[in-house]
Amino acid sequence: MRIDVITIFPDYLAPLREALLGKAIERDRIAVGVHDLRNWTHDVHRAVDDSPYGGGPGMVMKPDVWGEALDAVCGTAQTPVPRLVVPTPAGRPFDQRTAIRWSAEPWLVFACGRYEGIDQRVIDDAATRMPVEEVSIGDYVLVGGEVAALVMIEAVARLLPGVLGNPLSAEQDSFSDGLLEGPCYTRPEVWRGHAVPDVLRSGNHAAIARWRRDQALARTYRRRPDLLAALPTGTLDAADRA
Ligand SMILES: COc1ccc2nc(C(=O)O)sc2c1
Repeated sequence: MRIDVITIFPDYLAPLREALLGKAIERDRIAVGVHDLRNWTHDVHRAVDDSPYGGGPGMVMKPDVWGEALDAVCGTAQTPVPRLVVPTPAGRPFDQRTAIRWSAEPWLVFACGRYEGIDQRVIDDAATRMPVEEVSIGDYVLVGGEVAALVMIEAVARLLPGVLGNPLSAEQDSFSDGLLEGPCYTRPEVWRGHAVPDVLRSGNHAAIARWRRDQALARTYRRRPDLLAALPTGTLDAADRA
């Protein structure tokens, strides 16, 4: 997979080069390009924003600068065509299903806005040439799209072959089966008077699997009943309901 990010704060994306993601990039599992939007300005002030039509607070990012940047990064007529992701508080919610869907894409381009956002004509124009998704990572508002892009890139990249040390991790983590993950424990057996649940030290793999499933169901019921309601029919078996 190739991932490109366009931003006025390239250093915000430095964490992509760290840890597992950084190793995946070094091993060419993922190709990452970070591009400074100001490279496509032509004025002495390298302006990327201007006052909003219709008035109101803040500034809007200029269509001409973004248009040139997207033409340069995404190409104007070439295959493969990237999927353009625009982080915005007004976007559809990003979730694990979206991460899984995007992990099958050959090329993602993230357009990170700042200020009040990017002139809508940039998104509308791009949509004539490539798939575009306006996406939010949650019901809160950040200062720009960079942190949202980091979140989404990590959620997608960890699903790619060779990125996680143990591929089973991605299959067994929260949301992979529609439920929240249950609690996890490691040595020592007793820590500050808190003991590891006996079943996890029993060696009885069936009992351990049952306990973990019950913990995941209970945690999901308490913290995210909406996820339980959204489970496909038949997901919960008789043992789950007991
Ligand atoms: C102007 O660019 C922004 C501003 C806030 C913001 N908040 C997001 C979110 O997903 O919460 S994405 C995003 C992009």
